[in-house]
Amino acid sequence: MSSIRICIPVVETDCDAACQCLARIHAQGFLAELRLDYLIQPDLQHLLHAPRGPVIATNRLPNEGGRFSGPESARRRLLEQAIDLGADYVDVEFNADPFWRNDLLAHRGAVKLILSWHDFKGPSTPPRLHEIMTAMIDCGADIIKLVTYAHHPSDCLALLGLIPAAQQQGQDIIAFCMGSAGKYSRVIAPLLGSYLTFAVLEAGKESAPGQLTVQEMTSIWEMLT
Ligand SMILES: O=C1C[C@@](O)(C(=O)O)C[C@@H](O)[C@@H]1O
Repeated sequence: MSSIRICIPVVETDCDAACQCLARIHAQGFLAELRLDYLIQPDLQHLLHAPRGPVIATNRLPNEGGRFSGPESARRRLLEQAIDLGADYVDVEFNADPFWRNDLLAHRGAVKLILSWHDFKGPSTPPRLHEIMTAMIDCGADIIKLVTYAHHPSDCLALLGLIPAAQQQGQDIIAFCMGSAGKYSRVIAPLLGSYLTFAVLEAGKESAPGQLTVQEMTSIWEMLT
């Protein structure tokens, strides 16, 4: 259980509050996802200064659950700046412009690139999910992430099945479902080998539907292991 990575999204709109949140997350040994799209005036120099714990920089568009409303060039610039400032991971959507995505991949240096795909309508059929996963693996990212909305607990099975399938191909993967019916998949995914799972320090700070608190998550793991 101790090897499970828990990532906590930072959904503050103000940089000082986000810095305090990062400090709380890192003090407890978790990974932080800095949601740049929530920040009204993102100051990356301030947010990513050392020393700090591991950070994923994410700048999500509304069509994949984010809040970024500026021009695409500004969205990309922030992610490029996050790479330059030594973010540990950068999250880029599979649906982003492939030329830019490949350029980021080529210039990411030691930063790990997470290629992500979300379906908020969900569920997607197993063949469709495998097709997307294969195309994502072909992109050469360090980690791929597929997340869909579950309307029924059985919708999670196809997503969870992607975890061993990707691992057999030597690909690190994050996969689970959103929504109430997907909650259990967030607990099970890391037990199956998902690179990480998302949880919140306290209720009300969720970045997606169905996220559990760390306390809820760990108490279930304690019962299971
Ligand atoms: O991609 C993801 C997964 C997520 O949507 C979730 O459902 O936990 C939460 C987002 O903050 C993160 O970028």
